[in-house]
Formats: sequence, structure tokens, C-alpha cells
Amino acid sequence: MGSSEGLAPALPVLYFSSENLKPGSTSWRKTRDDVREALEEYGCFEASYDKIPSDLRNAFFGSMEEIFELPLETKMRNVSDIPYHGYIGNHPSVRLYESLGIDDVAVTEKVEAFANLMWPEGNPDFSKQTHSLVEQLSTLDMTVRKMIAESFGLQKYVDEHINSTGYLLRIMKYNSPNTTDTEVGVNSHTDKNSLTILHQNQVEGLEVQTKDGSWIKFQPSTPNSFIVIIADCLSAWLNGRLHSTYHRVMMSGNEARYSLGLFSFPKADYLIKVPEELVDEQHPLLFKPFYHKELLSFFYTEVGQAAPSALHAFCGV
Ligand SMILES: O=C(O)CCC(=O)C(=O)O
Ligand SMILES: [Fe+2]
Repeated sequence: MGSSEGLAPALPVLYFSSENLKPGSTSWRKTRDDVREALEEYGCFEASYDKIPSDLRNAFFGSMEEIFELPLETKMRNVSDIPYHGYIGNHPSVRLYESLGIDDVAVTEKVEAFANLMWPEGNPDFSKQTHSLVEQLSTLDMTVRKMIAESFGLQKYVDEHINSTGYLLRIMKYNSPNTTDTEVGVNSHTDKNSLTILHQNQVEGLEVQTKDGSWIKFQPSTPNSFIVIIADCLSAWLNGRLHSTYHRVMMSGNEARYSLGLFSFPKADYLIKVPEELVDEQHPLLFKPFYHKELLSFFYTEVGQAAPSALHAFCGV
């Protein structure tokens, strides 16, 4: 551990138990206010969430390791119509990074189809693990998004949002650099979806940027810790009241890092449009209406890659 680590600020830790998942309860209201405060300051927070038992966590991380050990041709069967939702790896620009994605992961058949691609002989255990994991993580995602909407007086949009949400599950592996140096695992970026929930094995590496431009290392305080990050679509919908946070992965040491992310995003036919409640003289409209898929496609163009913020370049007013 570096000597400066003790001095770095830690991200706020918020506790999501059965009680504060119940809308209207005192704990709900308190957690909602804490969520808003943490997101205003950092654009993310650590969620301590005990709904995923350690045997499920361990089994899922075990399956992840198995997948990454499969032959490259097998992993490359993981393709998607949406840019970068399938297999990524085996590329000089992402030396340490490899990842796969399951689109529409809340739909059982999609998980089974993915499992059949990886294990043509079938793997019902993987499908079951993924189902349980996604059920709990999507509950956390909906809870946080409901709390955010409520804190801005936007309850009336919640059902519409929940009903138009798609979920992508990505599994990531970062090889260790195996040198004494620190090496980039994933470059600094904001996510292009709505809300991201990340979880990792015991190997750290994720860093988030603060308002003053410095970096905080994410050091989960318990094995039940997840990091919840605001992404571009939600930031735009909120007319920029909450910012999508820049984050990156920096690898050091000689152990591989495994992480998983549940990414919620507005479905292809859902137009993201700032609600009129968030536009007034002090808060002029910042973003024109757009579709998530268009933002994503723009991001992967040369202009999108060169822009300091693809979101602003794409739909900023
Ligand atoms: O592996 C991680 O913890 C972060 C991954 C990430 O930022 C992403 O996939 O967008
Ligand atoms: Fe990210």
C-alpha cells in the first residue's frame, strides 16, 4: 500500500437493508437524502448491500474465471448488435482488459443463450446464479433510481422509466501488469448508460475522479460492497443536476482483477427528454432529446472518441 492512501478521502458508504428499500419508510427517506448528497458531491457512492449471499458471489466469480479461460474462439461467439456490448479483448489497445456482455440479462432466455454459447453442453448452474444475481442487483438499481427521481420531485416518471429499462451485465478480467509499475486497465471515461453498479473480487484498481480533478481509489469496506455510479443518460435526463463521474481502472501487483457490472439503460425506443420540472431560469435546458443507442454510436465515432464529453458533443444545447 502506498503511504498516501490513508490520506485519500473515502467514498460515502450507504446501507441498503430491507428497511431502507421500503418506499415511504423513515429509513427510505433518510437513505434517499444521503443518495442525493453523495451523488451531488461524487456522482457515485459505495452501497453496502447484503442481498447477495457469499456462496452466490463466490460461485459467480468462479464461473467468470471459467469463462475467461475458454478458448478465444468460444469467447468471440459473444456478439451484440449494440456497439461494445459483446466480447472485447485480444487487442493491443486493451492489453490487460478482457470482457464479455449479456444483453437483456433480465430475460432468462438471453442468459441461457449466452451459457449455451460458452458451454455448448449446457450450464444450468450459471444461468441460475446469473438470474439470482441480476434479480438482486436490478432491485438495487431500481431503488436508487426511484430515490433519485423522488429527490427531484419526479415520482411521476418512475414507472415509465422502470418499464423502459434494459440491463446489460458485463464481466471483466484485468490481467496483472506483472511489473512494479501501475498500468491502465481501462482509461478514464464516463459510462454511457443510466446507472452502473460494479462489484469486484478482492483485487482493487477502480478509481473515481472528484470535482477538483483528483482520483479516489475505491476501497470497498466489506465483501458486500458495490459501487453505484451515475452515467450519461441519467445525468442528461436530470438536466445535468447530477454529473456522470469519470472513472478508470489502474492495475498494479501480480493478481488478476475480476469485476462485474450491471448497466441499466433506456431501451432503444425510449426518448430521453429532460422533464419540464427541471428547466427554469436558473436551470436552462442543457440537453436536446436523444436515444441511448444514438449516443453510443456517436461515442464510437472518431469525433465522439476525441470529444472531452461525448454527451455534450452529441446532444448539448
Ligand atoms: O472494472 C471496473 O471496476 C470498472 C469497469 C468500467 O468502468 C466499465 O466497464 O465501464
Ligand atoms: Fe465504466
